Amino acid sequence: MKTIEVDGIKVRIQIWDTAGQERYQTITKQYYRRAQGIFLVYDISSERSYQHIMKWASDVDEYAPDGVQKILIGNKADEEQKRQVGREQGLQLAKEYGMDFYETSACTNFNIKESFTRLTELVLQAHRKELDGLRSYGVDELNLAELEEEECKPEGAENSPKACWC
Ligand SMILES: Nc1nc2c(ncn2[C@@H]2O[C@H](COP(=O)(O)OP(=O)(O)OP(=O)(O)O)[C@@H](O)[C@H]2O)c(=O)[nH]1
Repeated sequence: MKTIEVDGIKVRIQIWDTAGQERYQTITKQYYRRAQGIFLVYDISSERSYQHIMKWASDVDEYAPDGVQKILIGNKADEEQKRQVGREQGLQLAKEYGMDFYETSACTNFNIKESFTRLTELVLQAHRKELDGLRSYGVDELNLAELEEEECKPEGAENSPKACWC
């Protein structure tokens, strides 16, 4: 869980880092079902990881909810001397998929805050209607995960312990 402020609203986001290895794929696909925003991440020092993005993108299309927001990330931007994937290639792929694109570095923190803020903004925009409603009640803190749960509850199931079936 992390709280970031976007557009004057404190948003609590829940972050899942899915395993990249093939043998965990059955488990990781289950995480897609509740996702509202997804980073598709490759390593700029690995052409192979860039080639894999197509597979990740098709899994996301298949298993994530329709309105899920996606951003393409080329990580390890600090490893310039080992670069195998040009920034232009990242931009091109992002354009093909209609996604925003950032090169980042988890080591130096380069573009980490920016990319998380952008993805949160995109998710908020997708929830604009609910957000405007909350604003009119003066709410300045939003838990996106809870908002999603509320949306998923079948009518009359508010008090049921197992209310969310999405
Ligand atoms: N130089 C550099 N190394 C990084 C960066 N991000 C991650 N690493 C290193 O890359 C290795 C793999 O990082 P992980 O976070 O395990 O990568 P992952 O994609 O989550 O791995 P799996 O989920 O197991 O596929 C570790 O040794 C990290 O320290 C970065 O931005 N720059």
